[in-house]
Amino acid sequence: MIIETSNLTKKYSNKVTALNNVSLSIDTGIFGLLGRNGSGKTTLMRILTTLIEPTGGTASILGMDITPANKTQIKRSIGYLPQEFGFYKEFTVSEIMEYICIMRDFDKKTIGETLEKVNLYNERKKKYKELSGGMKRRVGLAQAILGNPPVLIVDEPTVGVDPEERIKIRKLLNEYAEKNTVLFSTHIIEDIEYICDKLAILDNGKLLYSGSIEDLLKSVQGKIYEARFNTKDELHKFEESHTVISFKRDDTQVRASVICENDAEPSSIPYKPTLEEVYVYLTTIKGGK
Ligand SMILES: Nc1ncnc2c1ncn2[C@@H]1O[C@H](COP(=O)(O)OP(=O)(O)OP(=O)(O)O)[C@@H](O)[C@H]1O
Repeated sequence: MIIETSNLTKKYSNKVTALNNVSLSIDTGIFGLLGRNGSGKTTLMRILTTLIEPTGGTASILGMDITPANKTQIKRSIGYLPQEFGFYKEFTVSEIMEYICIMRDFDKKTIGETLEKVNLYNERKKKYKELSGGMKRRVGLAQAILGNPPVLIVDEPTVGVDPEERIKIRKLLNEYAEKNTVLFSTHIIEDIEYICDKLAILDNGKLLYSGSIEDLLKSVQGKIYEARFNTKDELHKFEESHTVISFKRDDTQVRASVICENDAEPSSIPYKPTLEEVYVYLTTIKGGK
C-alpha cells in the first residue's frame, strides 16, 4: 500500500476531535476523500503531508512512517495542493515555478513539461493576478506535481471553478494517477463519481466507509426505496414520518427516494440510488445527523 493509516486520531487544543481512529489503505490510482465541511479531510491531509502531528495512531507513506525523523524524505515524495493556494500576485507563472524549484531543490528544466501537463505553457508569461480562478488552481496543481512526486495530495481542487475548468482538472488528475497515487479531497460528489477508483467517507472525524464505489452502492441495496406522490403536499405529509433523501418531479408525479426504516415498507418500489443519495443515507444513519 502507498498510504496507510491505523487508528489515526487528531484532537486539537480546543478539544475538537477532528479525526477519530481513522484506518485507511490507499494504493496507486485516484482515491477520493468525501465529507462535508468540518468532517476532518484537511486535518487528514495535513497529517499526511507532515504539516501537523497526530495525537494518536500511526500513518505511513511509501513504507515510511510519518514521524518527525522522516519528515524531509516524506516531503520529497509528496506534492500538495492546499485548499487555499495563493501566490505573489506580481509573479508570472514561470517565476512562480522557478521559485518553487529553488525552494524545493528541483531541476528548473522540468518546468516546461509540468506547465504543459496542466495546459498553462502558453500562459507562462502572465502574472498570477491576471489569471482566472481555474488557471490559478492549475498553477497550484503545477507546483504540486513539480518533480513528479509519487504521491499527490489535493484538497478540494475543483471548488469555485467553472464546469469546463472542473473537467480539465479532473482529466489532469486522472492522467497523473495512471502511474501515481492521488488523494483527492472534495465535497463535490460528481468529482468522485467521474474519476475515483475508491473512496473514503468521513463524517465528524469518523470513517463511515472505505472501498470501491460499486461496493458502496451494493451495501445499501434495499435500504433506500422510491415512493411516488401526486402532489408536493402529499410528499410533505409523508415527510412528517419518513426520512426523504431527495425528490424530483416528472410530468405527472413527485418521486422521492426514502430511507427504509423498517424492512417491510408497504409502498416500496425497487430503486437504484445515486452515489449522492447513498452519501446522504450514510451521513444521516451512521453519522447520526
Ligand atoms: N487548527 C485547528 N484548531 C482547532 N480546531 C480545528 C483546527 N483545524 C480544524 N479544526 C476543526 O477540526 C474539524 C475538522 O476540520 P477540517 O478542516 O479537517 O475539516 P474539512 O473536512 O477539511 O472541512 P472543510 O471541507 O470545511 O475544509 C472542524 O471542526 C474544524 O473546526
